Amino acid sequence: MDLNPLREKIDDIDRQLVELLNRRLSLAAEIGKFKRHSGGPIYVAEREDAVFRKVTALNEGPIKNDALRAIYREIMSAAIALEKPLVIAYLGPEATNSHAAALKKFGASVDYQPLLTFADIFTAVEKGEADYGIIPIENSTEGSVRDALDQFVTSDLKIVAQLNLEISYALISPEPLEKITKVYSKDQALAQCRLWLQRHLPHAQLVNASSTAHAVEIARDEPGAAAVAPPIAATHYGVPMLMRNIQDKANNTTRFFVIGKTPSGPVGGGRDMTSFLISLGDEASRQPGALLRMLKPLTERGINMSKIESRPSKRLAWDYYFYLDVTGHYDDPAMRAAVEELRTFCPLVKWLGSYPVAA
Ligand SMILES: O=C(O)C(=O)C[C@]1(C(=O)O)C=C[C@@H](O)C=C1
Repeated sequence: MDLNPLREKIDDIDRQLVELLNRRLSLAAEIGKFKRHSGGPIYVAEREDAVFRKVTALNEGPIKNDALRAIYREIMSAAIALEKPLVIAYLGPEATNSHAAALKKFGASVDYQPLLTFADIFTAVEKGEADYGIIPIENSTEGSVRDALDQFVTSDLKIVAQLNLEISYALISPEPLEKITKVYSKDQALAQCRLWLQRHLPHAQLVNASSTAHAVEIARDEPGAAAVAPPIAATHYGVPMLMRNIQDKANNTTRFFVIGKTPSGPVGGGRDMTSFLISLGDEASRQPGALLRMLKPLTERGINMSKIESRPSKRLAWDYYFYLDVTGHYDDPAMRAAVEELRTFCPLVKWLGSYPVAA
């Protein structure tokens, strides 16, 4: 079969695509000019959510919605880069799950800055050294990331978006499986792949490394060594993946927040979520029914709670604050009324942000 006629048609479509992409990006550049003038946020979670929903609703195939979303992620990433070179801070080193989450949310055209602690990420965004930060907040098997939640007590940054990342591990090595005598990784990652390693590498020595990324560097350089690390680390360090998805539990997912200075607007249609920090005060929280009293203003107005976590206030012994995720946007009249009522008896009702539910 002569492929040339088909390839000529593809060439013609590519010409049109490039032209259309540049037309789309020129419009984004104009939006960027306006935003720089008005001080509006460059990344707009609710608009991106609307774009993703619009293009997947238009899609009649054969392209899969996941592929279309990935393409649009990169188109909007390129648009953002034209508007302003954004810096996204995440918990490093490079090529960790947090790095993968940051790339999934912001695409390849923005700049990334790996930092050492959650506090460093909050400080970088507060000082304007980074535009946004990516923070892991809870894992489907391990529960809440408490150090991350605690940062919201003292910070005035807002949660502007969220995303879910399926956590998967690969066996990474330039050597074939039968040559591997040592497997390096962080102990948590080794623990999450324990059964697979027992079955496939029963005689290999398991060695703790400072990070999954560092384990890949060792595997690259040391004969007989392999690493357990996220697939992004194999790509980043150019070391082959011998096997993907070696974690013992399927559906191991981590939820991340995007934090920034400017709150996100509503997307509507029941697709908004809101987070609060609420304190009942040390006296009131010891009264029977205190928690029920706190939830009543919300439940009475049909606002559902999807997460509650109590954390010590660190001011007084046995004094707690509650971290809450609820449905709806802070600007919804029902939410405003609930907050007003809560403020009549709670010494602290801190709005942490409203954001579209994860796609
Ligand atoms: O609509 C905007 O505010 C834009 O900046 C354009 C655009 C896009 O490419 O569609 C780019 C970045 C934003 O996060 C949202 C949308």
